[in-house]
Amino acid sequence: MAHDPAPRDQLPPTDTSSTPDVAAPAAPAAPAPVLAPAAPTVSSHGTGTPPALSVRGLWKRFGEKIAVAGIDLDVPAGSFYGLVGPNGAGKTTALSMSTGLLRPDFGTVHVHGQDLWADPVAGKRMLGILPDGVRLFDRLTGAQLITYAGLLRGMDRATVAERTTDLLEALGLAADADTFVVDYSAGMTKKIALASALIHAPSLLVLDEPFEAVDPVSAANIREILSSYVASGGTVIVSSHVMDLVQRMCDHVAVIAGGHVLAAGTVDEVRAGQSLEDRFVDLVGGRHTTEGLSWLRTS
Ligand SMILES: Nc1ncnc2c1ncn2[C@@H]1O[C@H](COP(=O)(O)OP(=O)(O)OP(=O)(O)O)[C@@H](O)[C@H]1O
Repeated sequence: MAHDPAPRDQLPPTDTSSTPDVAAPAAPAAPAPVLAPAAPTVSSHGTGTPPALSVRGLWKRFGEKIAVAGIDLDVPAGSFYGLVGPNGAGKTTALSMSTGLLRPDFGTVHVHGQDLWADPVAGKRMLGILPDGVRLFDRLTGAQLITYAGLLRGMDRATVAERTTDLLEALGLAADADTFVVDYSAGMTKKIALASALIHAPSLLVLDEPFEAVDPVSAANIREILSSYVASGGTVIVSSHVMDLVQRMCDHVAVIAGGHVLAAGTVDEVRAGQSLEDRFVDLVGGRHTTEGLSWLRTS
């Protein structure tokens, strides 16, 4: 069970006890204009801003395998939230259920206070999603694919054209705008999928391993885009295996293993004075020696 404290900018002025030392991602000098998130369509119920994402009792079983075993999680609005866990922990399954892609066996999902599974269309309007192993319409060019995503979201053509140009530029894909996506490299494919998730400026971005296969310069560009996005009021959830990246980039983190949340809160709360990587290994365990692979030695 994990209930996050209010994000720093929502804490009462007298309460600095859970204020993390980690600096909020700095807004770049000139934030990309396309990336200001739209205001959520669901308002507060009068008791303060609801979390951008709130899940309760989320559960999913595949045959004998319990992939997600009753996860509770609150992602504060305006936070940059990292989701970490070992392979097979249940991150993708949890994110898929949290974004309307996979129906939970049990549990509820609220996006900015809106019950996602009760009204998926309303909930999904507020979401931008980069799913794991996404299948794209790869016989479209990069520019066509982003345009398609924008039109599918009901945006007008002029705005879609403007934002498509901005996104291709920001993600370093302008020179390949007219290349078919099927001919893109893995990293380029990831970036064009990210652009398609950003085009409608959602208030909540959920990105499953957005940096996988992406080169360092592109990764830095993406980090800057996402930080700027959070600075202007959006909420970002990223899953990643790169602890150092999560520690530097995110202000909140949840550690998931075996379908359970082992720890969640601000990055400083979770890492408790250690590096996030050391804390992760402490929480998750599972370090193996290589003694059993003695046959692998060549001499
Ligand atoms: N469609 C499916 N059918 C059967 N089992 C599944 C299915 N999807 C996931 N699983 C199982 O559920 C568990 C959690 O998988 P999931 O993909 O959510 O983990 P993950 O934390 O995202 O892992 P990774 O970091 O390796 O991507 C794994 O044991 C996986 O084999």
